[in-house]
Amino acid sequence: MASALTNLLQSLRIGPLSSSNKTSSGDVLIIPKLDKAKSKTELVSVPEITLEEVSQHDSFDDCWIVIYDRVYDVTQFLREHPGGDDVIMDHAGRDATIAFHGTGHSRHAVDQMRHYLIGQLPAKQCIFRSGQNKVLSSGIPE
Ligand code: HEM
Repeated sequence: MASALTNLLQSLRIGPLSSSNKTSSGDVLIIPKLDKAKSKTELVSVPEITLEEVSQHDSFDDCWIVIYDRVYDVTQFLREHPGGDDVIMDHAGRDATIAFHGTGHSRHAVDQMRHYLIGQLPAKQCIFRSGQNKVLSSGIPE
């Protein structure tokens, strides 16, 4: 069964999974990610990360935020964020979805987020997507 899964993932060009890709239940989340060089969407696997774990990364030198149920490590990016580092630091270690959405970010900004993606909330903590990663309302990035 494990080798069948590995074969499937390799055929999707996701590659072998390390233990850090697996949730405590052994599941792996596979979500679309934009390949800028090829300008197309491809599938990548990311681990589940809980809100509790995100909350441990709330400093200028170690800053994670949650947007639309996905977890982003913006430690490097916040120094170059066009809107300034302070607005991101206001949400360090927490959900920043409402602030991000309220700012009215461009399509370019939404595409840029994918570079900082490190994980996804477990299904029971998701409020914008179902457990199968299906968006629950319009306007949420793929
Ligand atoms: C990974 C997360 C984020 C990325 C990639 C990102 C990217 C960008 C980009 C590219 C811009 C330039 C304008 C645009 O293209 O829309 C921008 C502006 C801005 N962003 Fe973000 N942003 C992120 C998170 C946030 C968060 C959490 C906030 C919280 C309030 C925020 C607030 C702003 C503000 C206030 C501006 C300035 C808007 C203006 O001057 O018109 N951003 N961001």
